[in-house]
Amino acid sequence: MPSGVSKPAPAATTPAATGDRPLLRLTGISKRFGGVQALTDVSLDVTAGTVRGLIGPNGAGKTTLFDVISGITPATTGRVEFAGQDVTRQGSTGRARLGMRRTFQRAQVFSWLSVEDNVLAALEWHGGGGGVLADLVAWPKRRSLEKARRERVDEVLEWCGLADSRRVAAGSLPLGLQRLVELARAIVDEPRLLLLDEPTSGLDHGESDRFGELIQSLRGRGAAVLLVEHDAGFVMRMCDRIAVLNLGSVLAEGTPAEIQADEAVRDAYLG
Ligand SMILES: Nc1ncnc2c1ncn2[C@@H]1O[C@H](COP(=O)(O)OP(=O)(O)OP(=O)(O)O)[C@@H](O)[C@H]1O
Repeated sequence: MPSGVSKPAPAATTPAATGDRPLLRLTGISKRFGGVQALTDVSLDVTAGTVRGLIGPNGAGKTTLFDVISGITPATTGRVEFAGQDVTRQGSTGRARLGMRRTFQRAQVFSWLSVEDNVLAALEWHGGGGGVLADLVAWPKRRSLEKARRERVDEVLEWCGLADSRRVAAGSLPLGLQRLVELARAIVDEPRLLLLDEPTSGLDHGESDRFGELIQSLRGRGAAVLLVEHDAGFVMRMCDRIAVLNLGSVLAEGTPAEIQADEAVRDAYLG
């Protein structure tokens, strides 16, 4: 058991409940790049407190769907609802403000900043603003806010097993730890939905296991996780439900056992 992982997840705010409605709902998403039809009529729900896998062969449309969900690229047609709102026309910043976070196939950290400052910067993105005058007026409040932020960063670093690396430049860390820094940045303000793009690629077994424990812990706290992953074993272990994309369409959807037993999936993907 890696250090920190068995501890209770640090508390900030509990992700808001969305009643019976799924946290994320995609309806009839299609995406065309010139002559390439990358996605065709994809509909998918993701519920709070669950881990949903998204698998499929190379070129199936997984990254494009992540881009559409996170607001990096607009869908050609279809609707994206998140946290009870229609966000189809919102960009990635608006969706992030509603509690959506994403990690990338190539871990994205500020390589020249320390691990601690990487996580602090992610937290400050949500607070602050208003310029020098606002800072002066709100100075006493800001000092206590700053203290609370530091404490929160400490908790998350501990929880991710990064406390010993806190003063190290993030870019000098091995890939497995950089992925944890990226995860710490994504979870520091308790996102409602975490989109993880191939989080275990390049990690060894121990690092993958650690990542898996963190994912399950987030799920236990009510966050939803959408996971694109080529490691089929990891997906089967992690996910409550799995959607299989093939040639831009949903080929199958179900529990890991149902997906494993599905002949069309075996033919198209699992081999
Ligand atoms: N910006 C783009 N312009 C043109 N075609 C694109 C663009 N982005 C993706 N595509 C095409 O859309 C299809 C889906 O690609 P996508 O990267 O989403 O698949 P993927 O399932 O993530 O693949 P991989 O597992 O290899 O990452 C592919 O045919 C790809 O070539």
